[in-house]
Amino acid sequence: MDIEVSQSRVRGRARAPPSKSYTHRAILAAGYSGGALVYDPLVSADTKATMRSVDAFGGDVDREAGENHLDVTGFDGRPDVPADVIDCANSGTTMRLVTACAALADGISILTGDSSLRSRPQGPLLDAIDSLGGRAESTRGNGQAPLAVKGPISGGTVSIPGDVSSQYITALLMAGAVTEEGIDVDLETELKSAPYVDITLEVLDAFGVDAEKTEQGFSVPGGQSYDPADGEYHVPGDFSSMSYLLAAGAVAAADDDEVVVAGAQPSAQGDSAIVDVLERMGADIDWDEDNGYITVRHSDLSGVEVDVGDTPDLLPTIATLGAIADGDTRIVNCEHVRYKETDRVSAMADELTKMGATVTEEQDVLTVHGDESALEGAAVDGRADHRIVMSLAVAGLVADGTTTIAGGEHVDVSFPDFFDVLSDLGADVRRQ
Ligand SMILES: O=C(O)C1=C[C@@H](OP(=O)(O)O)[C@@H](O)[C@H](O)C1
Ligand SMILES: C=C(OP(=O)(O)O)C(=O)O
Repeated sequence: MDIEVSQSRVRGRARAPPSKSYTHRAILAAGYSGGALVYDPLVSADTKATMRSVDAFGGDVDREAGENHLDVTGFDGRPDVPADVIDCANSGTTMRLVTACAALADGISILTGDSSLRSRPQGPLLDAIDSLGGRAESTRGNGQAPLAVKGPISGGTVSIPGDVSSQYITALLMAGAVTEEGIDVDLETELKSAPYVDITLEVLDAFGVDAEKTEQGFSVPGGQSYDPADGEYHVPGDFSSMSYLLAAGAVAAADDDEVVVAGAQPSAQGDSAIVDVLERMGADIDWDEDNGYITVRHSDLSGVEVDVGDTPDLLPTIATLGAIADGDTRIVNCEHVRYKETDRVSAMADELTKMGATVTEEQDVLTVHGDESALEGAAVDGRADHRIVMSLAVAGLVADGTTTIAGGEHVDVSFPDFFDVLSDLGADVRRQ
């Protein structure tokens, strides 16, 4: 589906969708338990892949129409061997978390996904499972899905690089809690995307599972049970999704008006750094942390340097802000952002260039030479990547004329009603 976004002004209130990262973990943690209710879940293409996986392992995820919770029947730490291939669709989180879960089952699980997911790196996690006594293979021998994973593992110590994906560590910690011996994860290289492991530790704690940071990395004792207080878990709002709404307010709020985003309670999400990034760029932004509201008004922005080592998912948003800001925005420490649904460093460089921006791409640095007046509506490609689509839509709000984004339907991965929300804020959005 093509989406046309014309230069427009925005105003009003919007609610952030629930966090994708917390929802994945809560659904799987509920699967590892005897059963739990997950309140305010994100229901999107990616989280549905995790729901299907819990079903495949012998649990059941029930979603009653009109209810704001999922009723998860767990497999109580002992996943069945799935009766069929697990399709993780576009979701890296699902594939990594499910790979480690599959290593607990007494048999072989087969995991696959769409063409994007089948091109993303899984090798370090497969090696980790091998060294824990399981067997994990890429069917094509290239470290990518389809994957065949044979368990059961009983735990142990494993070394893994920290600079490819933090999801490997999340996966091992979540599975490790229900192994006999537990799992110690030693990091071979500096951890990127570290706040995502903090999210994992927060969710594990809420499910009554102990895990900790160690000098070498992380450790989770075995023989534990997942059991959330009162049998339920509540998912907070998603700061990565909020970043598009806040960016839209900063670059396109109507004069003397504002955009207010609700659902912004503080949590372990590294992507709440978007508030600080916008502030440093000169945005008029205020975060009422107690009530979970962020208010932003239109301001002239200036380029800044941003290290996205902890916050890879903010790169597309910051690249768009950089194209609109005055001066250079240097996005550094971004090599791991190339291993996402698409190579987002090069995707943003190419697509913003089509809109008239000037961009310099290096392996680990993206520099956007900002100039709002240079931005013109163009036909751009969302690269079948939800974050590229949403970031280009924000650029479309300020570009002269109309921007046509191919693949608008991919917002379904993390923010299914993104274009309705943007339109309700007053943006001129049309589906073709
Ligand atoms: O664990 C998670 O929920 C995620 C971790 C990050 O991936 P990496 O750890 O692969 O950088 C992030 O980019 C992804 O959107 C969600
Ligand atoms: C990279 C992302 O997710 P995943 O790794 O789960 O595909 C994302 O949501 O930007």
